[in-house]
Amino acid sequence: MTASPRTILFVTGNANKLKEVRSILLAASQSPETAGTAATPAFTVDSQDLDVPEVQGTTQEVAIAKVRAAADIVGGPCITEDTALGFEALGGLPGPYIKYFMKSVGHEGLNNMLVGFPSKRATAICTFAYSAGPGSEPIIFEGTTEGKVVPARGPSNFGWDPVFEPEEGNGKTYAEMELADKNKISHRYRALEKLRKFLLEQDS
Ligand SMILES: O=P(O)(O)OP(=O)(O)OP(=O)(O)OC[C@H]1O[C@@H](n2cnc3c(O)ncnc32)[C@H](O)[C@@H]1O
Ligand SMILES: [Mg+2]
Repeated sequence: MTASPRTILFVTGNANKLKEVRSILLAASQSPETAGTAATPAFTVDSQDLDVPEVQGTTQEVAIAKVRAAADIVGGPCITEDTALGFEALGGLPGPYIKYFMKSVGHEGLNNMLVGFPSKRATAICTFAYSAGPGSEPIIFEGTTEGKVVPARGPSNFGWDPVFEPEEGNGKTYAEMELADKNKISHRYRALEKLRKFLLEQDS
């Protein structure tokens, strides 16, 4: 017996995030460990692009405020996701503000910010937030991947992928990796695994 598949509403304006989330969930539902078992029904993801305010604060504060605002607008359960990139040399900044740094200074500027610092180490952080609906307490699922900032290599399809070389990437940047390989070690994969298990437990 398989539990009925469930659809989650992912409030995001980022098509690349959605693509990775769908592909990670598909891979999970096909893994020999989990496929076809009652505990792991495939669930699907719908998305909606809403203009929700993004407050300043820690990655967790930003994530909680965003999912609360999204749940208020959709009037029901939903998830949101925030991605941060923190530089060790800068005490974790730009962190949740990476989007604005990327827009303002680009790949080269991100590298230049670290000139003169011995450490180029960076942590990619993905924070999924789940809300059961308006007024309910958000739950946070975090995943991190360690790496370093390098001069851009690989296609510029997705954010800062070309300048982030994960420790487990065999010397490749995220952008140089096949999507399936990125999705095995990425910050997003690690956070989504936690969210996936939480949702499956709720279903059982
Ligand atoms: O609607 P939302 O989900 O908020 O989408 P967004 O694009 O605004 O995303 P964030 O607020 O989380 O900002 C994160 C920034 O980091 C980028 N980004 C997110 N995930 C990434 C990944 O896996 N690799 C490279 N860049 C990424 C993304 O393009 C943004 O510039
Ligand atoms: Mg955003």
